[in-house]
Amino acid sequence: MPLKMGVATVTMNRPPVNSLNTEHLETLHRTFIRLENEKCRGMILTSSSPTVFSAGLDIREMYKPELEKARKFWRTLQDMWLKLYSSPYPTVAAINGHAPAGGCLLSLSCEYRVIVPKVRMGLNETQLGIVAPQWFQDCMRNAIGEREAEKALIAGRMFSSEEALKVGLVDEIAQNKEECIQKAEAFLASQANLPMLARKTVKLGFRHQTLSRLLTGREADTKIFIDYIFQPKVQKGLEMYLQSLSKKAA
Ligand SMILES: CCCC/C=C\CC(=O)SCCNC(=O)CCNC(=O)[C@H](O)C(C)(C)COP(=O)(O)OP(=O)(O)OC[C@H]1O[C@@H](n2cnc3c(N)ncnc32)[C@H](O)[C@@H]1OP(=O)(O)O
Repeated sequence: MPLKMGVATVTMNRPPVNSLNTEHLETLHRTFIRLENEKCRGMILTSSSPTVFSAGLDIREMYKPELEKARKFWRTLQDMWLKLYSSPYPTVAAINGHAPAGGCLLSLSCEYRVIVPKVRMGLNETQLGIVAPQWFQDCMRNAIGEREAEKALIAGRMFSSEEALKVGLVDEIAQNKEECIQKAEAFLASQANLPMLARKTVKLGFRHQTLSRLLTGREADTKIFIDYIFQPKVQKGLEMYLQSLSKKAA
């Protein structure tokens, strides 16, 4: 995590697809805490993979899990997201590859999004037979508005880079990762002279409702997750999805 002029570039590096397991989520959570403590001036979130930003939650954490491990996984996801979404410093996602589901959530939790061409992003949970939690849905709604979010979430739509720009899911398209980072840096530079306290207060004001909804309902949210994934038909769906991903690789 190099800090250049107070700006940190956080590069996710969990091959092959940066899927988010408990350990990876803990690492991200710790990183965001550290950046806050070190009074970081801005953060760029990106990936070391040439084709994938993040494949979302690690499906293996949800497939035939032990109860306590599944609870821990979900609480860690909540912790990580609460830190990122409420970060006092400006944040940009340099989306240098595909960003389905939890990968899309990570980018939606940043303030500004730049994407490379020919990749897909979106909350595709419906297509997997699972339901994007309310706070995932809120993040999408906050980015693209009620009507577009409802359509996208019901369909589990994955947007192309161009479609994402058109609907406001991302702010810019860059030609490649290098330009993505340059554009991310330009956004952070545009924020650098704003009074930090005022900036942070306005950001948190806009995000307050979405954050409070999870903060006041964390246990209920965890219970919904646990009750849902332990259903046999959901487990069957995850099994088939994992098999389809593995078959593709074979
Ligand atoms: C109530 C529940 C709420 C849950 C809320 C959120 C849910 C999620 O975030 S669920 C995760 C949803 N993610 C996806 O649907 C993405 C699935 N992956 C893909 O579409 C592709 O892998 C991707 C486009 C990201 C990359 O494509 P490729 O570069 O062609 O890679 P492969 O598909 O060959 O995958 C390589 C390798 O990684 C495994 N993999 C991929 N995604 C995941 C994942 N999300 N979790 C765990 N493992 C994943 C894939 O099976 C391959 O493994 P091997 O066969 O062992 O090599």
